[in-house]
Amino acid sequence: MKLLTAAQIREADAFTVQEQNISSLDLMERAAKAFTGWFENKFQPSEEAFIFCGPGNNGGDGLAVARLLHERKYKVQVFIVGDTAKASEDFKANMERLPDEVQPQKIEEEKDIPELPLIACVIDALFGTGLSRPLTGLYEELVEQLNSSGACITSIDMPSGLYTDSQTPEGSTIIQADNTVSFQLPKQAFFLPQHEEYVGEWHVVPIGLSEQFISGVDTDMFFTTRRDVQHLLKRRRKFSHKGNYGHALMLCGGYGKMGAAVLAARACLRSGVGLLTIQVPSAGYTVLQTAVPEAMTLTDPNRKHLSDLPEDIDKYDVIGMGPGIGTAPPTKTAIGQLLATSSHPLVIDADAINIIASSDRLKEQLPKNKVIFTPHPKEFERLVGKAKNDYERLQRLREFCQEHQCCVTLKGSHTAVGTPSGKVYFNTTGNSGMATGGTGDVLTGIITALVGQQYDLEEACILGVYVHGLAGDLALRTVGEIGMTASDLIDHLPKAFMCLQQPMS
Ligand SMILES: NC(=O)C1=CN([C@@H]2O[C@H](COP(=O)(O)OP(=O)(O)OC[C@H]3O[C@@H](n4cnc5c(N)ncnc54)[C@H](OP(=O)(O)O)[C@@H]3O)[C@@H](O)[C@H]2O)[C@@H](O)CC1
Ligand SMILES: Nc1ncnc2c1ncn2[C@@H]1O[C@H](COP(=O)(O)OP(=O)(O)O)[C@@H](O)[C@H]1O
Ligand SMILES: [K+]
Repeated sequence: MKLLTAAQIREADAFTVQEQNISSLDLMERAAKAFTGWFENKFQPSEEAFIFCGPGNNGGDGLAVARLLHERKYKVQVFIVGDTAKASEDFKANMERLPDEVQPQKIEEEKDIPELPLIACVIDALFGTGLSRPLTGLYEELVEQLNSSGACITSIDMPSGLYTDSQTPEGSTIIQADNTVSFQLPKQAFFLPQHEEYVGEWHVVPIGLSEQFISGVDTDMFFTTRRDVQHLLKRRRKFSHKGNYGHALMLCGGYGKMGAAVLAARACLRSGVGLLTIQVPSAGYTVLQTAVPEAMTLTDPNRKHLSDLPEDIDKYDVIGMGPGIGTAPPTKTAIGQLLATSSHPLVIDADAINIIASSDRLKEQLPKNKVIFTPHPKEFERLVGKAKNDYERLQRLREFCQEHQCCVTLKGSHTAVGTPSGKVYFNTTGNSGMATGGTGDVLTGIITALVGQQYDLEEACILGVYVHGLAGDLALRTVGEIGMTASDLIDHLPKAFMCLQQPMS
């Protein structure tokens, strides 16, 4: 699904109004109804709502929500900040529509800011996608007071003060919402870790924006939904055999880190690969043969670390490498040799990334349209340098993928998949139970298996990252967040693939 910029959202609103022959006030009413529906599911009428409205259409939403909540027997108090003489037409119309029982109070100076009860329910309708500069003056003061009030804050469309699709200037004051209820589509800002404390949990409510507009609009930012990945899944043919699903080679493991090889290998086998050969330092032979009997095990001449490549390397369909391998000089040499000679698709993780990051020569040798990198943010920083903020990091992601014609899964809560054409796909599955050692090794195994089965690099990343997070979400139901381990993800992979095979209701 596409992510739109603030400007594109404005165009989508205007297009929808034309296409559906409705007024912008009707669209605002839809938005307010959608928000109210979400709110009713979350909060009881016994909880008094304090609604803070700015001068634009976001404030207009707030006024309409106040009326709808009042009709549904919620107690509401409405506060208006800003010059209402200059307010939008739809804001004014919604002021008119307010019932007599709901009389808004104006906040014109600091002393007008109300003192909230200890447990208050705040609706933030100050600014949405129309924010054009950082908050100052009374707005800033109000937001600071709301943030420190301990109230449960729900933002309409955007946390006020946060830019929708670009870096908010440093030091700006921004609402720290517990929940953000966004219209039709999530906003780009929601996917960036630096915004966690402002956005809180985000939710999307439909408001019937034009499908035609959204499908035609040009964007290079996407978020992945089940609908997007489900159709990617390849069917297994009745008369197929193991030779049809790829033979993967994995170069993983090291002394004290043989578990990384076990996890990657088991995840690879649970992701549909036909055959798996894994090469480990010789100390790992018994471990691998015992823990992963389905895999064929080759041993490196070195006992403790990778130092050599298998002789018949050409026979494999994909090579996954990195988990647990360390950065010893012979390992660096072996990785260099692989990059220089291999014509395989390569899935490069962990220390294999660190090795390449440390050498400009190796970076130059990267074969085009053959490589997937799966870094966590620190590994990514080693590869491309330090970024000032998340937007700069995303820009580096796109540039790196374009320059090297490769894919990168920049891992995190919403893993961002960068592609050779400069597109970015944010993942939407997964949970913080996955923030535990070894889960990245599992992802390497999954993506290696998918590339082995002839998914193209971009598809393998998008699908692999999605199914990895889905396995985490399924594990959450049985083991919870705290007790979750990387092995739990592997155990839930079959169920995750089965979920994707089921038609959507
Ligand atoms: N369009 C539609 O049909 C629909 C829109 N919808 C809703 O509208 C929201 C977008 O509304 P919007 O475009 O009116 O922008 P909004 O976020 O209210 O702020 C703009 C106002 O604030 C002002 N302003 C900006 N920055 C400022 C600052 N730092 N400090 C002070 N003032 C500042 C700016 O005036 P300026 O001073 O810049 O001229 C302007 O007055 C969207 O998020 C959704 O909630 C839904 O109802 C669905 C239908
Ligand atoms: N808070 C989170 N929410 C969702 N996914 C997460 C979260 N934290 C970590 N993950 C996922 O877990 C994996 C961790 O990978 P990585 O840091 O490489 O771990 P390791 O090196 O221990 O295997 C990544 O796929 C990441 O997206
Ligand atoms: K808001």
